[in-house]
Amino acid sequence: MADRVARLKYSHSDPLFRFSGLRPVSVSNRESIEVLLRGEVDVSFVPVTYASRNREELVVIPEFAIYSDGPVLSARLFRGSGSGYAAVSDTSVNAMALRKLMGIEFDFVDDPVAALGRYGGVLVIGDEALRLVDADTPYIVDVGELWKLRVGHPLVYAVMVARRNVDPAFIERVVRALNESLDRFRGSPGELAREVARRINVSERLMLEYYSAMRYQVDGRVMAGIEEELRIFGLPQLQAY
Ligand SMILES: C=C(O[C@@H]1C=C(C(=O)O)C=C[C@H]1O)C(=O)O
Repeated sequence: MADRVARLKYSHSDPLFRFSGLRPVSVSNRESIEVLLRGEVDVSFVPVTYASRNREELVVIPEFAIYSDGPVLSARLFRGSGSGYAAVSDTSVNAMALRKLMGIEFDFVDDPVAALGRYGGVLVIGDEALRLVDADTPYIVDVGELWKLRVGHPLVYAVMVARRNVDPAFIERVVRALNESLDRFRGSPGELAREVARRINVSERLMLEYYSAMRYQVDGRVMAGIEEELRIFGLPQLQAY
């Protein structure tokens, strides 16, 4: 049986969960908020945008988040051969960031590779973006890199949240398990990089580079980054646990 915890299905979340001993349900960005609101899980990582829009229902656990402090690799606007811009339908944070920083609007598409033939730029996230990076697909911008350059803060993609009224002991157990997983991962990152590279079909070198770009530990600087990000997005601020 799964624990009452959800993880995002993308490989950025493997270091957090792979050695945690938890049995999370694996969900897309859009599903992550739905399973929480329906009460199917008590704790999850959810995109900052959804956490803000549903802040009355949730508390933020300021221990972990999923963010980059520079190039992220897995969120890029790839160069297409048509005109206008498209984005994959599971992005809201990266699409909002590019809307605000570049002043562009997106059509949402389900097949980004086909969209490269019709649009001038296609925003792709997650493992699909990593496969395009691995194939040296030309790109216009890396969203994490542009954000760092223009805003100067880390770009926070997802935050860890719990439903209100969840037993604090459960939250503590999950935090401990994620810390253990990260510790074990950091002891030998190559081991997980190799495993995930094989699973998603990219080079081990790219996976190692990716895992040195992704950050998880939250500190005051990251909290300040979230505040600034939500201000730029025009969304309400979060409440910490
Ligand atoms: C950087 C990434 O983070 C994801 C991208 C998000 C978005 O664009 O809305 C939200 C949360 C993360 O799962 C990625 O998957 O590439």
